[in-house]
Amino acid sequence: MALLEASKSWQGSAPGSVNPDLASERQTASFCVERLTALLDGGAEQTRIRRAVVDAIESDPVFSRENQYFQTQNERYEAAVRKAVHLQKKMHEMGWTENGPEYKYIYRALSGDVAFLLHRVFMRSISVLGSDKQIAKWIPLATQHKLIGSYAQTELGHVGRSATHTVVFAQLYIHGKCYGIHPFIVQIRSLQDHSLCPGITAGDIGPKMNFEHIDNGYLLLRNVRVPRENMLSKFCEVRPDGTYVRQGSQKINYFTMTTVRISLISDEVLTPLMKACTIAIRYSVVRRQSKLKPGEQEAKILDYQTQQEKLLPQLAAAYAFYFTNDYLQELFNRGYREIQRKNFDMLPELHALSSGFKAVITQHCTAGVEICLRACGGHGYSLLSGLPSLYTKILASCIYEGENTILLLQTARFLIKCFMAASAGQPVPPSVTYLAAVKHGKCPAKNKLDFLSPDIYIEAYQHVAVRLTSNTAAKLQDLIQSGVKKHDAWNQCTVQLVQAAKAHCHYIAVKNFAETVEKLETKAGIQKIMKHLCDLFALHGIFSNTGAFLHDGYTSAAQMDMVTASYLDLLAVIRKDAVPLVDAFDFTDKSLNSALGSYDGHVYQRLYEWAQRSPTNQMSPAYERYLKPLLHNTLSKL
Ligand SMILES: CCCCCCCCCCCCCCCC(=O)SCCNC(=O)CCNC(=O)[C@H](O)C(C)(C)COP(=O)(O)OP(=O)(O)OC[C@H]1O[C@@H](n2cnc3c(N)ncnc32)[C@H](O)[C@@H]1OP(=O)(O)O
Ligand SMILES: Cc1cc2nc3c(=O)[nH]c(=O)nc-3n(C[C@H](O)[C@H](O)[C@H](O)COP(=O)(O)OP(=O)(O)OC[C@H]3O[C@@H](n4cnc5c(N)ncnc54)[C@H](O)[C@@H]3O)c2cc1C
Repeated sequence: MALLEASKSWQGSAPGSVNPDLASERQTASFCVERLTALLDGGAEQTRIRRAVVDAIESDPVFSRENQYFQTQNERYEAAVRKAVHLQKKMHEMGWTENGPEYKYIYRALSGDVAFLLHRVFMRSISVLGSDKQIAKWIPLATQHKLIGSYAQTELGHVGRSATHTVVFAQLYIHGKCYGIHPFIVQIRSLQDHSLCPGITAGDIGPKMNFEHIDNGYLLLRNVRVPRENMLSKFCEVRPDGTYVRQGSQKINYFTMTTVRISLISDEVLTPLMKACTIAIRYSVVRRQSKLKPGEQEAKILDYQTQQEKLLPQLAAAYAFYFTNDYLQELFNRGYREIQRKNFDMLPELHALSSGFKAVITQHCTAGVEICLRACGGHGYSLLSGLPSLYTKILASCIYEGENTILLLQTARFLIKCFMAASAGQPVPPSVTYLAAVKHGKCPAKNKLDFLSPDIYIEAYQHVAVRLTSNTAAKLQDLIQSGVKKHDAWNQCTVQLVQAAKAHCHYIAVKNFAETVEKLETKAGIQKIMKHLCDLFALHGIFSNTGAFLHDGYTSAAQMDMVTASYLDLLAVIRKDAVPLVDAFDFTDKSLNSALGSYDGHVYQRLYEWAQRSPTNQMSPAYERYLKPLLHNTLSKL
């Protein structure tokens, strides 16, 4: 069956041609794809720069990912180190600098397939927490790769086999008094011969689900002396006489995490979902299976409503979170400017939003990639589809940089505090002022079209977020008043606290998407299609969490039917633009590295050709050793 379909699909696939089933999808786009790409990039000039970077990287054979799916962990590591070293040369050759406009596109162009990712986190720690003197000393060394940095915060640090230095987060004690967690630069290996420094035990932790190109390690320090000036001291300092001096909040020492949580959303989390959507949607218009209408040819699987319901909400989420990321970046830039001026007022809000959104976006995008994988049936399970490695990689983002439950509880802690403050009439940060506006009304929607009004659905999301926060705050207070110890009471509320934190982020994501759409240009059909996606994102959230919206009668069962009707209508509308919407992400075939998702849609030809390259198609010693004797034995009996 598979072979038959393959031969069917190959007919007429001249070089450079596009599979007609995919080509036809592009002829009916309701908007200008190039304009949407430019919008996502932040302008046509940015698109030009990004494409130039991608072109320079992809045309260099050292950066090739062609054999990636056939490599062992060691081979991937070695290739990634080679790429990291070559990248330095390439940057020099191309005139790209750390502060230049090209820099932010390099990592995306490499598809993250390069060693020393934590070197960037090491550098970020020094630049946000180090004094000017420390920055002047360490950053040039790190930029030129004269040392290899890592980041050791979790108990069993993560320094592997490459790093020569690390930023260790450890408790600071002076004369027996603990001053809490502080960051220290520690040299762990000789720059001469890479041997471990005295007192250091370190190594690689072994095989993992993904990240074979990155070495993750363990680290033990025994009687290691760290010079006083190696404690990062932009905000906290130990003077030679042992006096401890701090400016502002002690929590500033956690700031690297905040910056990394926001930085990783784009490349590590959104990009995998956008790629997965591109692969699964292109494949879904090439793959024909079963008959939709009797007597007609087999239908494209994307024409099935259930397939649309798998993929299109993921596409809408990719756009929604793309705009959320812009919102977070803007908030971060503002907050960071204030912190540079030693004003820490925005820190709690920044922490709450970066933690909550890191958790919600990674959770949503990871689930989305898995849905895309499964939506491609058996071929999705093949590494050659590109989907399994996207999945195993993005899954880690739910854990690293703060496991998601922990992060949602950090957000909830902030929400409860703000709810209490708002209830007492005290001022609260802008993102939570809505908590003061507890309304007990009902959803005013009268028909399904009303649910395409952002005012209606934003208010519904707001209502749920306020209800979950206020009810949990009340439960917490009741427990404490009834004599339960504060920490026990907190633990008894954590499931609901997590729900409240998620609802808060979901509300902000929907509101931000609607506000973004409002500001978009109306020309070239962009605003219209983005409005459809925004509606779909919002209604999908209601449709899949009906209990939360029905719970206190804010939304009625009849209104839920209206939501369902509008939601399903939208699937059919967006279906028509599904391929142009993923084309606008502008991933090259090399960056997708997928036999299913290429621009030309010649799926079966690629699957067949790529399978030929697999080492599993070479004669295995297992034949000589085991199969041959077994089969020869049979032969003698026939
Ligand atoms: C850079 C460019 C490149 C990037 C792109 C590279 C790509 C690269 C690919 C990925 C590759 C993998 C990279 C993985 C790298 C790791 O995974 S590194 C390890 C990261 N580890 C974590 O994130 C740990 C998660 N846990 C937490 O964040 C916990 O909140 C903490 C910080 C451990 C504290 O926990 P705790 O003991 O409950 O808290 P405690 O000390 O009592 O403090 C709580 C107070 O601190 C506040 N607080 C906690 N955290 C913060 C914060 N961050 N800010 C402000 N306040 C805070 C709380 O709000 C609370 O305040 P109050 O309510 O008391 O006022
Ligand atoms: C690919 C990868 C790269 C990494 N790189 C680095 C690195 O470079 N440097 C570094 O320092 N670390 C790194 N880490 C470690 C990572 O940051 C931690 O794994 C992560 O912060 C979670 O901590 P943990 O593993 O101790 O999980 P745990 O804290 O043990 O969590 C296990 C479970 O317990 C639950 N749990 C724990 N505490 C609570 C609580 N208070 N309330 C409710 N539930 C709780 C969690 O929700 C989770 O379900 C990396 C991890 C991965 C996967």
